[in-house]
Amino acid sequence: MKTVLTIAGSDCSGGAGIQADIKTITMHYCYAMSVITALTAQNTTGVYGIEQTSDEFIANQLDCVFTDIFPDAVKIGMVYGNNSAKVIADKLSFYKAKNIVTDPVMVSTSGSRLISEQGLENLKKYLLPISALATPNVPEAEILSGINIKNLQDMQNAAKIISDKYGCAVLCKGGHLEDCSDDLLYFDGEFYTYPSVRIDNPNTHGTGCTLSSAIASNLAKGFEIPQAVENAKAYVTRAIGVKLDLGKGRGPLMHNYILQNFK
Ligand SMILES: Nc1ncnc2c1ncn2[C@@H]1O[C@H](COP(=O)(O)OP(=O)(O)O)[C@@H](O)[C@H]1O
Ligand SMILES: Cc1ncc(COP(=O)(O)O)c(N)n1
Repeated sequence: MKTVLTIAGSDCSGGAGIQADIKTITMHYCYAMSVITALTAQNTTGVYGIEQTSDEFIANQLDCVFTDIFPDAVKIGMVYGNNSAKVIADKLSFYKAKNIVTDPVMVSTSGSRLISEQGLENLKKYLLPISALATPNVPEAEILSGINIKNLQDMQNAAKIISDKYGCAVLCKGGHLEDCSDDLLYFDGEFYTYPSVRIDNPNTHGTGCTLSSAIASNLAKGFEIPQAVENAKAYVTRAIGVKLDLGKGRGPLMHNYILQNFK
């Protein structure tokens, strides 16, 4: 059994964060573990509260996981506290964690900030350099690279800038582009594109969380980054394509789509 750890925030409505990650990892037949960095009170319409986990308690959770069931891959999502990124990076380095995928979560689909300025500085300084792969969406890639992104050429430039700055592979996700949802990977000096038509579905709460956990699950299974991204992209595309419609706002994905005919 391959094991995957998600280090992220809890979404009580089940669409994003820890809950999306555990569903995704489980659907990949991997064993899911979770270190919770913050509790959020949110649903498909917005984020209504955030309670940060103390740095000591994040460290305590990481010790419990790593001293008992060593994860084959680690996904990092929402890191809310000012110094949480440093605490996490120190522990991951100490335990020599492998296959670290960081989704630099900054703002929710519903528009709330999920990281502080100081938290973002620490994410850049401590977490990206120890990651195998970072998975920014277009607005996040603009912030990390300092350039505007309108098309695939801009995504290539941004991915290379981010990779050169932080020393990790970079997948720039295209969910925020206008007419397609192509993703762009820069890995080991080469560009890979993952084309996809834009699915007409407003319910995309948790797409980024799902994609990064699916990549981590594929890395845990032994796939190299380009193939892990291809498999994960196929997973998220199908999960969006089912067009589940839950909640009053931007709804979540359906993970158990292979079971959809079983009512
Ligand atoms: N409407 C859509 N149709 C097809 N793929 C989509 C759509 N929206 C998002 N995706 C895909 O979902 C994944 C997550 O991307 P994105 O939504 O940009 O991330 P985030 O959730 O971090 O903002 C990417 O693979 C992206 O291409
Ligand atoms: C706990 C948590 N983590 C991540 C996201 C981002 O997901 P999305 O961009 O789909 O809102 C979120 N809303 N909540």
